[in-house]
Amino acid sequence: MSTAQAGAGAEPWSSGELEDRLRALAEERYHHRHPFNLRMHEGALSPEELRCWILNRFHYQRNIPIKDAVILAKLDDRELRRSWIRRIHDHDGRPAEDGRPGEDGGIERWLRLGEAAGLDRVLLLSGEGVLPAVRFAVEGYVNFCRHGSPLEAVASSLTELFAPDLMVTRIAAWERHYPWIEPEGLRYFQVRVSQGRRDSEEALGLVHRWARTRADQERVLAAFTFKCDVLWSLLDAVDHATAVPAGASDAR
Ligand SMILES: O=C(O)c1cc(C(=O)O)c2c(n1)C(=O)C(=O)c1cc(C(=O)O)[nH]c1-2
Repeated sequence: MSTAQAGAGAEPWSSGELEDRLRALAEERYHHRHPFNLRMHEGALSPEELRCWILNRFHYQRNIPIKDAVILAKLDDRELRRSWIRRIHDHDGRPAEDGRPGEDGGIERWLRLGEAAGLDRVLLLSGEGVLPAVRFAVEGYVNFCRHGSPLEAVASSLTELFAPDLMVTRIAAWERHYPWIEPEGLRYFQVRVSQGRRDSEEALGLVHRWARTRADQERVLAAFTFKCDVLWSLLDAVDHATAVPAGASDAR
């Protein structure tokens, strides 16, 4: 029996209870606890490991606006589409229009992050070096949103409730431990902290509005768990690819 079926017929949780459950799941499964992130924060990563993470995370970043376009196409409400479309502009940037200058988006800022760490943008854009498991994880996320209900697709973005605090930790750790990365590279995270707070609050509001039954709420938790697994798998792949084979001297 699926978790959604298990919840059928039961009383819905209050908003507060649902949020407590999301928080408890995040405590257990969000990628802030992944060993690779823990090593990143301790300053234990080599330049090669950090570059591998930046390159593979770029594959995630460039697929986020595609995923948001898939969600946009599912929203049958004009007001909602007007709001959700902002996410695509935040990542892709805005073109110059009617005398207003254009704006760079998150994808451009991530390319600059790569450059600040010594990675050529041509390499990042080529997709070369993206690990197979990272491709599967990212494709899994986009397809989850493509085939799921609007509620499930929006709920899977709720991991962003926990991303801003993680980014604040990341910024401090990089300034302290990885001074070889030019500070301009941190701009992606600095901008994303407030965008992530705003986007996740919007998504949470929609989830509370749409998840009326216990079965819906169980679907929200399942979508959130799935997304935690996407982020965790990405880091597993990077961790595995950069691991020093047992017995080798530490050449990192
Ligand atoms: O660096 C991170 O730890 C992190 C996590 C997440 C997340 O939890 O989903 C996102 C981001 N960053 C991010 O930069 C981003 O643009 C983003 C969009 C989404 C989403 O699901 O729509 N998550 C995230």
